[in-house]
Amino acid sequence: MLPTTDFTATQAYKYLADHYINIAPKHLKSFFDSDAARFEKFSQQFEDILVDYSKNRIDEETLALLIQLARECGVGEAIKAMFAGERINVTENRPVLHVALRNRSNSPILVDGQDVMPDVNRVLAQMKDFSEAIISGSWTGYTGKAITDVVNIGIGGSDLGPVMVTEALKAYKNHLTLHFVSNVDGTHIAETLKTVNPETTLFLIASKTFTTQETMGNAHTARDWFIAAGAKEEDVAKHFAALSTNSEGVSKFGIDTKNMFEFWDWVGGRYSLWSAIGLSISLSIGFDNFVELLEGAHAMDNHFQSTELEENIPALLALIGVWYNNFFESETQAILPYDQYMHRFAAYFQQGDMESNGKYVGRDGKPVDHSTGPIIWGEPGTNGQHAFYQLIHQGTKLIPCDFIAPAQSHNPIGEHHPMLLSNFFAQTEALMNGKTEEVVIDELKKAGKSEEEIAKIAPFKVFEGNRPTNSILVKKITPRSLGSLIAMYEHKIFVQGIIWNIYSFDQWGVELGKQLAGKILPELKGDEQITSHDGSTNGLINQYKAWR
Ligand SMILES: O=P(O)(O)OC[C@H]1O[C@@H](O)[C@@H](O)[C@@H](O)[C@@H]1O
Repeated sequence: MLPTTDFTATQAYKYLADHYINIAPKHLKSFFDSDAARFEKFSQQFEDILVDYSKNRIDEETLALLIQLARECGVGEAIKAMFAGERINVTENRPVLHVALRNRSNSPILVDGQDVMPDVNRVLAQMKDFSEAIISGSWTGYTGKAITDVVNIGIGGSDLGPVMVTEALKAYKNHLTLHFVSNVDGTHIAETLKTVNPETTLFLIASKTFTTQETMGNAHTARDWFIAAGAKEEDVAKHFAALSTNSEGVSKFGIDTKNMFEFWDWVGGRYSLWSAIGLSISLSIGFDNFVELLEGAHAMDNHFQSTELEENIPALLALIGVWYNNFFESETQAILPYDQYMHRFAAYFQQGDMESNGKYVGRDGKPVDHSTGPIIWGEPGTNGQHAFYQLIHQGTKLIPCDFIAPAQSHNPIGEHHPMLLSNFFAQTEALMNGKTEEVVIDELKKAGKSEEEIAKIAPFKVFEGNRPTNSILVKKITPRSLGSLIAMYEHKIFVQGIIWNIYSFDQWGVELGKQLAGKILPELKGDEQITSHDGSTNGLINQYKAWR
C-alpha cells in the first residue's frame, strides 16, 4: 500500500527549505560559470531522447536533498506497488495498470491472483485483426465499399490521447481519414457528419464507462444519422464499434459485443491510449506502429522501475517540478513542443497532470498543507513565442518550461528545421542568461541613440533571466520515441502525486458539475420560471429560456 507521509514534515523538506534560502538569490548563469561539467552532470540520455535539466536553479545538493525527499516519501515502494498491481487507486479500490497494457515482456502481472496479460494480449490480437481488415479494405460497409473515414466519439481520456498521438504521428498515417468528436455541442458532430459518407464511415464509440453524457449523446446522433441515410439496423454492426469496459451498456446501445474492444477498470481514462481506446491510433498508423508506441512506453517503464532515483528521468523531472512548485511557489508549468505535429501534447497533459494531481485532500483524508499539481499549459513553438513568451521572459511569475524538439524533421524542407531549432536553442539560452543593462546600453549606443534616449528606453530592454527550463531533445518523433515520452510524463505525474501525498488516479472533482447538469437539464424543458437555485443561476437559466 502507499505510504501517507506528510511531505512537509519530512527531514528532507526542512533541509530543502533552508537550502532554498541559499539557492534563491543565485543566478542560473553562475552555476554554469562555476562548473564546466554541469551539462554532463545534469543531463540523462534514454535511447534517442536527451533530457537536459542543467538549466534549472539547482545544484548537486539540491538534487541530493530532493532524492532524499523522494526516499522519505516512499517513492521506490510506491513504484513497486503500482507495477505489482496493488490497489493503489484506493478511493476507487482499483489497481493502476496502464503499464500492463504495454508490458511487452509479457511477464505475469497479477490482480487478485489472476494474470492480466492473457486478456491484454487477446484484445491486442483483436485490434490487430480489425485494423488490418479496415486498412486493407477487406472489411466493407453496408453497400460493399471499403471504409475511408473513422470517427472516434469520446471525451476526456477517450479522446485526448488518440487525438494527440494520431496528430503527433501524422507522418506515419495511411489513407484513412480520422475524425474526433468530443464536445456535446451539436456543432462538433454536425460539422463532422457533413464531411463523411455513411457508406464508408466507421464510428468508434470510445467510453470507459459507456455512460458519459457527451459521448452517448454524440453516439446516438451518429447512429440516427446513419439510419436516416438509408442504412438498416443490421448494418450498424458494420459501421459501429465500441471501446469500453461496460459490455452491458454497449449491447444496450445496440452494438454487437463482437464489435466491442474491451479494457478493464484498472485502466484510468487519462492513461487509456495504450488500451482499446487506442484503436483509432492503430487504424491511423497501422497496428505495427501502435505496437512500436507500446514498446517505447514499455522501455520507459523498465527505466522507471529499475533505475536508481539519481538517474531516473521521470523521477528527476518530478523532483525538479516539486522544487519549483513547493519552494519557489510557482503555480504553473509550460510544455512547449517545437514540433507542429505535437500541437496537442500540452492539451493532452493538461488532463494527464491536472486531473491526476489537482487534489487538496491528502491520502490520510485530510486537507494538505502544501501546494499540489501545477496548472499545465502550452502551445507549439514558435507560435507561442509570438503570443505568450513575453510573460515568460519579463513577467513577474516564475514559469518553469519544458522545451521539446526533434533533431530530425519529418518534413525537412529547405532551412525550416534549422530555423525552428535555432529558436528552440535560443529561447532556453535567453531565458537563462537574460540581457544585462550593460549589454542593452552598449547595443543602444552602437545604434546611435543619445544618452537621454538610452536612459529612457534601457530599463524596458533588460531581461533579468534566471528562468528555468528543461530541454528534451529527441532524435526523431517516431512511434517508439513518442511512446517513451508519454510514459516519461505519466511517471513524472505519478512521482509528484506520491510526494504530495495525494491520490493521483481518481477524479472525483469532475463529478459535481456532472451531477448538477443532470439536475438542470430537465428544468430547461418547460417555460416556467426557475427558482430552485441561487439568484445568479436562476437568473441565467431564466434569461436563457427567454432568449432561446
Ligand atoms: O471514457 P468515459 O467513461 O466516457 O470517460 C471520459 C472522461 O470522463 C471525465 O468525466 C473524466 O472522468 C475522465 O477521466 C474521463 O476520461
